[in-house]
Amino acid sequence: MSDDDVMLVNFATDEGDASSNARQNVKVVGGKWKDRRRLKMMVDGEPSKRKRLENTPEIEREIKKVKEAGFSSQEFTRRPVPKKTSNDTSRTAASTANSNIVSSLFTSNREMTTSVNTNKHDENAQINPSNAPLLEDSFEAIGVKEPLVSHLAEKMRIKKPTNIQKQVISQFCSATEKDNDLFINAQTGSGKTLAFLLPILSRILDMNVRVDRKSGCFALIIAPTRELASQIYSVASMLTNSCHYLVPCLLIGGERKKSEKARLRKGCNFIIGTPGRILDHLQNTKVIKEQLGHSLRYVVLDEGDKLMELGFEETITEILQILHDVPVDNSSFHGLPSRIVHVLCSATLQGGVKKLGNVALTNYKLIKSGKNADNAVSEVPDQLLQKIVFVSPKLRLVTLAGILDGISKKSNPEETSRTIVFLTCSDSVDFHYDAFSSSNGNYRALAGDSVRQLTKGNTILPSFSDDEDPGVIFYKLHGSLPQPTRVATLDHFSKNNEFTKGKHLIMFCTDVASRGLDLPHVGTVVEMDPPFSTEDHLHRTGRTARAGQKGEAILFLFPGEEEGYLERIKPSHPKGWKLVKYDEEILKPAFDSTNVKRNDKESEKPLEKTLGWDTNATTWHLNIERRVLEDPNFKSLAMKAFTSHVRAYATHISQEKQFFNIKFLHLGHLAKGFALRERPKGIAFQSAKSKDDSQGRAKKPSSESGKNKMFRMARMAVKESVSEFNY
Ligand SMILES: Nc1ncnc2c1ncn2[C@@H]1O[C@H](COP(=O)(O)OP(=O)(O)OP(=O)(O)O)[C@@H](O)[C@H]1O
Repeated sequence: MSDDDVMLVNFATDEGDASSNARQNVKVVGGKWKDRRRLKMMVDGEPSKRKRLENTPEIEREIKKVKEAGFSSQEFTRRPVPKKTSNDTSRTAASTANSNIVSSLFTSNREMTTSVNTNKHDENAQINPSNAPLLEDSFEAIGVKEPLVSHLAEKMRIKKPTNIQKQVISQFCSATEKDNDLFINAQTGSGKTLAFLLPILSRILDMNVRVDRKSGCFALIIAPTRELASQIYSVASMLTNSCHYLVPCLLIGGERKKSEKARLRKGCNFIIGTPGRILDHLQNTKVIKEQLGHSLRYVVLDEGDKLMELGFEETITEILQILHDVPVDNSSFHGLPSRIVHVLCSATLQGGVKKLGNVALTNYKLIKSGKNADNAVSEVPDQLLQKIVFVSPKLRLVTLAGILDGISKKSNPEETSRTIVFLTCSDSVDFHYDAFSSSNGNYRALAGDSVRQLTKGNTILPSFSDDEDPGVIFYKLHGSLPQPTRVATLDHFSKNNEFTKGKHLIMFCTDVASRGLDLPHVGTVVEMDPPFSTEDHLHRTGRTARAGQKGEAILFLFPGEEEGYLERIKPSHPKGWKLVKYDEEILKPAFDSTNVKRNDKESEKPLEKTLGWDTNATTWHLNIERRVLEDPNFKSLAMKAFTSHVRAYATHISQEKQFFNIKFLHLGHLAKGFALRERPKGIAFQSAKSKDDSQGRAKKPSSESGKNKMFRMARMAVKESVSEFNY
């Protein structure tokens, strides 16, 4: 085993006297046999023949804390100082200086280097929301027709246009001889959906021709995810409730094609869908071409940059080719444009969008809103409070627990609080969802087991008490879930009703929920894993602080190279950010006031005094680690989550490899962040091995080089992340 083998003391706690039993149950894994033997002797209390390694005062303090928490076997180990290799950048002076305690939560972590906040958020500044409705304007004044105006006000409680709506609708509503293509570039949550739907509907209603679903499809709207397409479809359905003779239709993957064909045959005036399914129908459902032939006048590409980034470019080009092959029939619908008008929507104006502009837009008009001081669109709403937490890999899980605990303490019986936790892959979503929702089994599965309400006796978060329902519901959402489960989960999370009122709804999800999704009043977005690109970061944080509402976003970054990412996102945060100390501002408030109960037999012994927050945090983490040791299903979730996380980490875009690079990661510490104690290599091998075992195939040791293996893992992760947006 190589030098970076982490030698661990896996202790199983048992009845009776913890110390002697713990000693008997101590199992030393990893490392070199000599070290294992020496450590075993140490733990068994036999004096080593060799010169005993002296414990530094810090180690003595750590040992005392772990003993205080009732763990008599030593929580951490010592190992020989790793041979310094030339390119060994993953260890800092701290880890070598502390004679290498490697499995304790609070030691051997890399120190953060950012002490000065170069982009400090001014907490006293009076900030007006930059994506709020404009009080001095009205939809009527900018050209929206009845019955839409009263429908917006009475049924959707939308009375005043936002900036981008004012600009687009006034430009788009009036029939002009030259209907330009349009590129709508505005902040997240600024109302881009209505900005393109309202003028199209107004132009249709304004025609002096009576239309109905048989009149044909006037607008084709394409979105990168099923959830976003479904959301646009529901907004279009709400709007057409004011004019029932107009009908929208939804074409997305995961739904039955047969029922979609039937709906198309009946006729619809708006087709909303995902690229793959739309192209499939264009190529195989004859009726859709007839539908589009003489009536199509608008093609809208929502979240245009994502459509380019996920390799949809080819599909989009094929769709446009088919549409452009059908000549526009100008003999009817004179009130509509005489050509197909292309509209591109995005909060981020990046290369991908420009590329799409070349593919889809010709001499387009760019309409921006939310300009900041130097007239650039600040993609992030001004009222969004961005927080940054530098937290070591080992401390990820317990720090997230501290954040969620802080949120769950803010109880307002009249309000429903919503939090979204973004992770990079579906396996990691499954693991974190299970780690937080199914502790000691006290939960009630609500929708296809991707929604779990915690019940009395669930004490996963330190502020929970044994004698009342925690008032928290956990959700998970990712592209690998069956479509009905995805729909049911999102529906449950979005609903404001008696059941969710006064509760804290916390959703673990992948980037499938980062784009365009308009979920009501999300108060906090936590980016536990860094985004794959700056645009993704902006869209993730854009799930909160929408339409003038307040909101906060918390970004986890590892100390070290990842700190450099701040310079990269600084231009997107002209209002600055707040650096949050994970220990003093997150863990201490969460773990200081009550002792964390252990989830093993030991817990029957009440502790006399309140232990320190770091000891309680250690106990909390050991509880999760013990579940991994004792529950094979949970261990499998943790192992798959870790392996997929490492694969996904390897796929950061090349411009960001200087911050997010696998060679800077301490994989042993990262494994601890997934409550795993076995060394990462072992895990990767083991998960592959267990997979082969399950398929009865003996896996030949691969001669694949480390570099090729990493590239292979990265390719797998990219494939998986694209499948997230399976369309
Ligand atoms: N004029 C308005 N007044 C009040 N609320 C509005 C208005 N326009 C839109 N909204 C609401 O604002 C929220 C965000 O709208 P929408 O999803 O269209 O934003 P967006 O710009 O598309 O965001 P993203 O960039 O994330 O896709 C929705 O809940 C919508 O109902």
